[in-house]
Amino acid sequence: MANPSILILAGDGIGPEVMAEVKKIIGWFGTKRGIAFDVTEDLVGGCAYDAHGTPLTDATMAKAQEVDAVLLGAVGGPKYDVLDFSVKPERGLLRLRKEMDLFSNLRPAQCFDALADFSSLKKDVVAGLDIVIVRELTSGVYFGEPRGIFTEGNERVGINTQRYTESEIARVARSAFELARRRNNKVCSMEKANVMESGILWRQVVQEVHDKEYPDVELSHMYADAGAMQLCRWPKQFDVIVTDNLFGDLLSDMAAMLTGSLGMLPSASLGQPMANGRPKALYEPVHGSAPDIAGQGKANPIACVLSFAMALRYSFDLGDEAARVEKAVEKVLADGVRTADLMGPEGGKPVTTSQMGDAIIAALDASL
Ligand SMILES: NC(=O)c1ccc[n+]([C@@H]2O[C@H](COP(=O)([O-])OP(=O)(O)OC[C@H]3O[C@@H](n4cnc5c(N)ncnc54)[C@H](O)[C@@H]3O)[C@@H](O)[C@H]2O)c1
Ligand SMILES: CC(C)[C@H](C(=O)O)[C@@H](O)C(=O)O
Ligand SMILES: [Mg+2]
Repeated sequence: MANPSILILAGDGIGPEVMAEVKKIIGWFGTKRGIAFDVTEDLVGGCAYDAHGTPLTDATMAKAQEVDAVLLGAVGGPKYDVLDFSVKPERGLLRLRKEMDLFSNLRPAQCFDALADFSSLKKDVVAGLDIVIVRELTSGVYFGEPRGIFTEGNERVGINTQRYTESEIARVARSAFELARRRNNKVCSMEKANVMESGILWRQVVQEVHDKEYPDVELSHMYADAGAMQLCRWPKQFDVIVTDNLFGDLLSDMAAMLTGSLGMLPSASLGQPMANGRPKALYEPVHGSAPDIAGQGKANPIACVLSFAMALRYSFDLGDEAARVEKAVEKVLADGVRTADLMGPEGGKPVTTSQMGDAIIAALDASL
């Protein structure tokens, strides 16, 4: 039987730097666990634009549709800010999400014990934190029409449209309820039903799906602004949060800081089941290309490594191996290994991206 297939799209900025550490771990699984993957690599984002004049070629898109999982680093950077919106690096990522129909984006925010002191919140607020934001990823204001910059009278107007259909809301709600059943049976849905019709529909549909199909799950609703406040005030009141594309983007960066750093938050973007029964999937850290630290060996690879752990769990049915990677990360943090983002100014000498990857490999070795 063929090995499971992975397409690596490392992208721009720190993307290739953090992905290099994941490649080491993929290699480790081949040599130490006898679990081999067929890995191919390609371009996305600014590097694809530089090579091909587009942030994602049709050929790369086709490959992404065929593999068992896509691993993505990050896209974008100031060099590309001047580009027309149609070819910006971020459009390559949005095309992947849309055409692979990856409607359910799981963004777990887990505070490792060793980092509870480091979080920007008080220790008792974050210690033991383990929540998941389920972000709708293929619709909403990111994709609604009309969009664009138009001229009205003698001035320009920028337009984006928040649009959700009932079925788009229902399917992401189902994925949140299913996840909740595997966790603590609790979902909080966040929107702005007080000021947006799309928010009113969101609340109604989430409630209907709940009442008809998941009455056993505890469901609450919150306005997203109040939700942001509650996420900082007492995040442990939540378990699964389901929300739309834009609110999910904002809330997940915020949740990252509860765990200590944006460099800690992984994600899995999941779609419909493929022929093998596993969901179509793309895995990527929540952070971006971090132009301010790119090329300096400072990036924290843990978000990317934990995204690969999510791939092991959701795409390859290797939950025990995923837990092995997560425990290895836990161990290196407990041992005090820190990249610069996990240290204050007085913190001592941080390790480099590559040293953090090596420490994780050593912890994996120790787990055998
Ligand atoms: N999924 C993606 O590819 C993705 C996600 C977010 C932003 N972006 C793009 O990235 C570019 C830069 O955006 P930004 O600066 O607003 O967000 P960013 O996430 O790249 O960086 C925000 C801050 O967090 C730090 N940071 C991020 N990841 C880190 C890591 N792994 N280790 C240590 N520090 C880390 C950065 O140094 C920076 O100070 C933009 O072009 C943006 O569109 C891409
Ligand atoms: C790069 C950008 C398209 C992306 C988003 O806004 O979805 C990023 O911020 C993210 O969180 O994945
Ligand atoms: Mg974001």
